[in-house]
Amino acid sequence: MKFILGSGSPRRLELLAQLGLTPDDVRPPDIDETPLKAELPRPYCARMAVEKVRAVKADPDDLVLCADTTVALGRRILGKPGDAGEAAEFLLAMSGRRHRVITAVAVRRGDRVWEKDVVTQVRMKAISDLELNFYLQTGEWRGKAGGYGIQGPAQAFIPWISGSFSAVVGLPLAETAGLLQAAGYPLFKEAP
Ligand SMILES: Cc1cn([C@H]2C[C@H](O)[C@@H](COP(=O)(O)OP(=O)(O)OP(=O)(O)O)O2)c(=O)[nH]c1=O
Repeated sequence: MKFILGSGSPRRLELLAQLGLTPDDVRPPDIDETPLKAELPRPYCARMAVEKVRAVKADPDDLVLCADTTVALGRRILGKPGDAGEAAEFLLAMSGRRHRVITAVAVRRGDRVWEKDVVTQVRMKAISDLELNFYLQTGEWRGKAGGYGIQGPAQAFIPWISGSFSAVVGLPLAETAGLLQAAGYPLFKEAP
């Protein structure tokens, strides 16, 4: 059995390392991430994680893990911004409000798929023009859902969350450990 991380996200690799896990291989999936018409954020996020895990090629006994992180503002899905202008639009839309960050994790072994999604509420303070411009210049918004990373300088804008910090960064670690065990990965085997 090989353990394959189906993700190009450096955050997910780092988060797995916190559980003492190093994948045998890293195979980023390539899927169409366009939401369906009127698709709500949580089902969208779960669908993405499952589609990713099905798209990764692996041997029948291998264990594949994929995830998707989606920022939801009401019914609106905020994906990864295409440019600084879109990142600014996202950040201003979240400024002074609560939003949700959903991370879905999917594990596959052979034809079986296990999936779990975790919703975290995040409050962002009202961001000034100075703060916004500073943040955009850091480039931290690139490649991140909603255009911010809670693990970086954006923490200055986030006074409160309710849920899982690791899920917001990209992988809910307690739920990930549970799914891996359900799929038969010996995560907590005793030392010989
Ligand atoms: C909200 C938030 C998202 N993110 C990141 C995590 C994910 O990498 C990214 C969301 O995009 P995803 O589509 O979930 O993942 P990805 O495209 O980076 O990688 P892959 O599909 O290969 O697994 O946003 C943070 O790093 N910090 C945050 O606070």
